[in-house]
Amino acid sequence: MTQITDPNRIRIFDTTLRDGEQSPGVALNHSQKLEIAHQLARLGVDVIEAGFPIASPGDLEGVSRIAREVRGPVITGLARAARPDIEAAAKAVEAAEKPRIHTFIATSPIHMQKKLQLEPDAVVERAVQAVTYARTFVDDVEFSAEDATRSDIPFLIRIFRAAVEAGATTLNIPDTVGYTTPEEIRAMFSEIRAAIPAHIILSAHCHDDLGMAVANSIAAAEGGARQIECTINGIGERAGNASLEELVMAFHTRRDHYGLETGIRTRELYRASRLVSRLSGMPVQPNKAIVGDNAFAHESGIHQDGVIKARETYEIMNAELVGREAAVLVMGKHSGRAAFRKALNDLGYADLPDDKVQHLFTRFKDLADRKGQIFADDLRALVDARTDVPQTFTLEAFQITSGMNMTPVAFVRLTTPDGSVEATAHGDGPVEAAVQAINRITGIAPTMESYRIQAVTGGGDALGEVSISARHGETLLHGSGVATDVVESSARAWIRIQNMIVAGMGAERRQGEFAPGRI
Ligand SMILES: CC(=O)SCCNC(=O)CCNC(=O)[C@H](O)C(C)(C)COP(=O)(O)OP(=O)(O)OC[C@H]1O[C@@H](n2cnc3c(N)ncnc32)[C@H](O)[C@@H]1OP(=O)(O)O
Ligand SMILES: CC(C)C(=O)C(=O)O
Ligand SMILES: [Mn+2]
Repeated sequence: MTQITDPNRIRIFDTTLRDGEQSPGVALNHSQKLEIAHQLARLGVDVIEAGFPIASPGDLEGVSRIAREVRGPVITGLARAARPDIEAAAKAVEAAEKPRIHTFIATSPIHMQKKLQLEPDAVVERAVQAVTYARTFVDDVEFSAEDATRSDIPFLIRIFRAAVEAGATTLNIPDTVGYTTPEEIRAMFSEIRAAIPAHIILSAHCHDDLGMAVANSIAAAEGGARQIECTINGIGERAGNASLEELVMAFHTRRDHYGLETGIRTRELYRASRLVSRLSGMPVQPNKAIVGDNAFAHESGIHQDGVIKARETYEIMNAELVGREAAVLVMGKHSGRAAFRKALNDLGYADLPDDKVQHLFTRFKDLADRKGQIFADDLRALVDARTDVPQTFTLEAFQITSGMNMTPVAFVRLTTPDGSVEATAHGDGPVEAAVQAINRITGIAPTMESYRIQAVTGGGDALGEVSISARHGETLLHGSGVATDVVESSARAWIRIQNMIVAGMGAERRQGEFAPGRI
């Protein structure tokens, strides 16, 4: 049973598999739930709410498997204040190392009158019966007053005291509809904390309807909550629940301020986030704190310069601390010279003289204006590019035949020093077929190392830019081509590479890999 031993320890109650699964459109099967539960155990959560066993036989079995197979955290299942629900929850968690039953009933006037259609006295009686019955199965019983933040505090204190007398060990005060504010919930917890025996853990369960779930949960902790209910990536009913990773990192990063700690192994956070996103099918927004793609990326020159000089200028946490790779400098039109120089160094161009870098930087800004994000291949192409590539071969015409269940065939005609030459070749795809046909004409067959395609303009007639890196012996070459037809863009990029080879151009192979600005 969870008990207060360290007064500054916040227990993390993860409800990704119960409230999180209530996200519209999310349904996890048993093995997916089990995989997530194992990751939650690695993460070090204190409690896993594994499901709502009465909801379906499948949910009961899902909770049972987790109870049987996952060791470490308390395993709980949700139950309404009703005997069949409690029996299902008891059955589901019976094999757990540390089983808990979580039972609830609504306490706000609107829920009691309109939904339950019960008088307050009857609600208290149901709560007492539920907790008493749950205690016949397990020693650890959590009682929640649904819609607590729209309930009368004296009534909450009354039902909570009754629940404690019936055997509840944790009392949860949910902000079911995401309505409260930090000031309000802090005061509410303080008042209830003072009215409830000190050994009983108070829990907060906040929803994000007004975007305040994390702030409200932290305020609840300031008011005395020592368990917080939350989900990975903040998924959950409607706008979701408080996000576990945000809460944990707020307590960790600002431990100077809050003086509270969790038992979470923060380096497992990113892995948990990716897993839940993949299995739930709910993408994480790029600017999401802690786990979003951009959470540790810097694009603007002033920030990049600061971070290169001293990471702490613009970072309050290390990416590694949450299990991510080191922060990245994203190259784009807002980048400055410091980041540009660093990206070139990382790619193996440390020996370029300052005046050359300055010249390249001007061209980089032009390119960034047109393309947005600039990748390693673009930078390589920028450095290695020659505008004076002799046009030994030029594209005259091409035709592709491709379709489902047939091998793509390319016909290509090039102008060469010997006049027009044609060739036909097949390949695994239309681009490969075109490349093979070009190779036949030129008699040169470099190895393609990377191929990237990007829309340069929008709309149905968007120009597609293809950038290709290829190796010819020890020489690395970069070619790009632009056309509305991506096979044509590819053919143009490939012919440019061929022309560079004929002219003896290209860079000696460099070491640096694609990680511009990893710091
Ligand atoms: C705030 C929360 O997140 S609460 C959890 C919400 N999660 C879910 O509801 C997911 C799983 N739910 C389900 O699968 C189903 O709703 C079930 C199995 C629980 C119930 O299904 P049904 O028996 O068909 O009932 P239905 O869902 O239509 O209505 C809910 C009933 O529970 C009652 N009820 C709601 N909360 C409680 C409670 N805490 N204790 C007792 N009864 C409750 C309602 O008043 C209603 O009763 P009524 O049918 O007598 O009017
Ligand atoms: C069942 C309870 C804890 C709940 O999810 C809520 O009130 O939001
Ligand atoms: Mn909830």
